Amino acid sequence: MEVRARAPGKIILSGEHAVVHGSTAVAASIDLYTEASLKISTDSDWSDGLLKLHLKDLGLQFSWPTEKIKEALPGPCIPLPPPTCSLESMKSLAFLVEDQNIPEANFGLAAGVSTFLWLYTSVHGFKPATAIVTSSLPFGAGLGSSAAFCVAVSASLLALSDLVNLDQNKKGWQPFQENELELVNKWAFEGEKMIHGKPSGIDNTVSTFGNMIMFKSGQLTLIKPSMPLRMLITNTKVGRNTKALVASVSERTMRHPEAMASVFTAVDSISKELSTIVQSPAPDDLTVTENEEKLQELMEMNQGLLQSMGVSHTTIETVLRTTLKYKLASKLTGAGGGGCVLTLLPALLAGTIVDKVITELESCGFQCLIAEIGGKGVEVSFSSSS
Ligand SMILES: Nc1ncnc2c1ncn2[C@@H]1O[C@H](COP(=O)(O)OP(=O)(O)OP(=O)(O)O)[C@@H](O)[C@H]1O
Ligand SMILES: C[C@@](O)(CCO)CC(=O)[O-]
Ligand SMILES: [Mg+2]
Repeated sequence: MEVRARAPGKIILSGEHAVVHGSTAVAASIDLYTEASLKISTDSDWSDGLLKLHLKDLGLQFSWPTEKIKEALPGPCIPLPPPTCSLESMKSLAFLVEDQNIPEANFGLAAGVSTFLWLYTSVHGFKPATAIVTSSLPFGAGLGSSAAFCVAVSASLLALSDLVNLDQNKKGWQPFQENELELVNKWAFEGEKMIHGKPSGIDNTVSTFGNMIMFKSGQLTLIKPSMPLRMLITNTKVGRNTKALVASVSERTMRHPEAMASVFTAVDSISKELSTIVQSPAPDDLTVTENEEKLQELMEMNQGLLQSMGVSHTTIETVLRTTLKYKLASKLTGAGGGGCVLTLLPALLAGTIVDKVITELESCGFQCLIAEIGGKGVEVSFSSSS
């Protein structure tokens, strides 16, 4: 039996970083996915005794003799809740990954590869298997590539375990049940911890459950927008690392606890107001426009606070200035420091203006896309393998 699991990326409409410190944040899934397919060997005669990971878009293949992994790691941990990877196991994983000679240009991948090994062995022990991962999300750009990877991998592992009850004969994509989604989310969170250091859990939660959510201290509330929300996403293509940016905000918080507490409180208010506006009735164009103007102002305020946390970047400022020329408000999304910027595109904005903004942004070397937001969360699809 072979399973495929796909998990969406996300945008954060408000509250990144502050959410790590207990503030409310609002996020939505986007229609860009990471897909993990998994085939576990059941026939020991046929098996080559290897655990293989193929990162197809990058053209990278890794493999480990399962006997070697067995010597290094503790193995299956099916009991709930999922275990956190110990420091000792982290070190063993680093050795197993180092052996694979990841090209220097893809060095950040080591964290993702370690995470795969940890999640796989925690659920399935030392059985030989092949996993193939593909993604349409840019890596390390603020669109939740790490969370989508952790959710897709966790979902594929759990789908082939006794812990969930899916219909393996059903054709096409199928969702998990609510309690199973919670389990996928918990495993994915353990993975995110290995990549992010101290994640809030918002990225894996929105990738697992999809839709638009309000998130605070590990708790999610579903949001049902009552107005159209169109966002232009601009990728500055400046690479950055969420773990380092989250750590830098924590260091600033230690240096200026009171000032930063005020910043986080202000972000909390912005996220709450944003979620109220998005859900308030908008029966006509005039109300939609009024609500959009309020959202634009809140985005600008949130961006100002993100600047004060130290996570903006000159390229982000260029996007802000460029979109402002067209009276459009923008803010960074995700961890910042480069990566992606969101620009609200009002419902009545002429297509010609959108085209002009995109042309101008792309002439700066940025990449633009308009994603569908608030779609489905993680899903799986079974096929009988030959
Ligand atoms: N498809 C993938 N295969 C393997 N590793 C991946 C994959 N996608 C993401 N990763 C891991 O996640 C890391 C990027 O995660 P990071 O949290 O820094 O950025 P992001 O998740 O794209 O942005 P943000 O956290 O701001 O939303 C990569 O360096 C890699 O270790
Ligand atoms: C920067 C951050 O707030 C969002 C990254 O998408 C980190 C997190 O919440 O885990
Ligand atoms: Mg991430």
